[in-house]
Amino acid sequence: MNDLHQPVSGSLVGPSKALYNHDSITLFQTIPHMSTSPSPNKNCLRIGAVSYLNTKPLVYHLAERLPESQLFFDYPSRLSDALASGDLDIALVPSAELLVHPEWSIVSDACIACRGPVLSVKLLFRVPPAEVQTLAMDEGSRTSCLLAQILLREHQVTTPQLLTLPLGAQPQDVHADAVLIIGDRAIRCDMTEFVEVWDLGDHWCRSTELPFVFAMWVAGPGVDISGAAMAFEEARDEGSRNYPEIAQEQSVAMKLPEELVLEYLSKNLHFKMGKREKQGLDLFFQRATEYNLAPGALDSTSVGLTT
Ligand SMILES: C=C(O[C@@H]1C=C(C(=O)O)C=C[C@H]1O)C(=O)O
Repeated sequence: MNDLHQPVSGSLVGPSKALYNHDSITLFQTIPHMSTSPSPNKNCLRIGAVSYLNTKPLVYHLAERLPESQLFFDYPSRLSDALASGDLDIALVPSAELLVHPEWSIVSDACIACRGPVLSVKLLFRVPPAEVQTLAMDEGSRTSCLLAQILLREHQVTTPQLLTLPLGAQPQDVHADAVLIIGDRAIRCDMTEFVEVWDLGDHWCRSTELPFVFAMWVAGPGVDISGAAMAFEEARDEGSRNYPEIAQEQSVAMKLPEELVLEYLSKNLHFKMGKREKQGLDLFFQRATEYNLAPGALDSTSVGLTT
């Protein structure tokens, strides 16, 4: 979190501008580093959200519901690091990070999940899956990195050498047998060169018959979350009632077909953590632990998922 950007009051650059144009919240392009930019108000919650299309319904008018907050947008892995370092109070973090940070608590049932093909998490193969020896993984991801390794393991791939697909790079830029790519650039990526493509949401849901949870709102230790949980749920519910408006706006901003954006938000993605989602998350943690890909043995009870 070294690159400090000055606050952009009441507006955001690029695609998100119209949805977040609200005076009651201070919006940053990226997360400030606490040592150089302390929060101006100690009671002000610093909230980090994912900067992809998948998060638009979750932050729909969130600013109006949390007027004393600052909202930052960044890549999932960077949000997790910022929550860990105390630069954020609450963030929409990759679910896999709960395995590393048992001190964090889930603050809402609003999440990013899927019950089938997700469209924006792709594993691209230059060789047949069983022959993969090198895997380049999206630098913005944590959950899908773990998921890709789990699914490869289940296809008899033994411990590929792990490489990084940098945030600014395209799959074509890296020399690896397989490339994991997530988020907006996965929706648009050119797949012509690859011999096989897996939609990881589809793979997980087919093989387990359970949904998959990619990310959720999580608070750091000691953060007073009173009021925030309800705000996240209300924002999600209102966002879910307004997919057509969000799709119209984002299709223009992102230069993507409106039907594709609408289908992505309303069909591919699910934004509520129900019983089945919790079971899916529990199984994900179990598999990661069983395959020695996770640092500790956690289950959904120990991360506060069981209702
Ligand atoms: C479905 C997605 O969900 C995401 C995937 C994440 C990950 O792999 O760590 C984290 C947050 C979400 O943005 C996506 O980004 O395409």
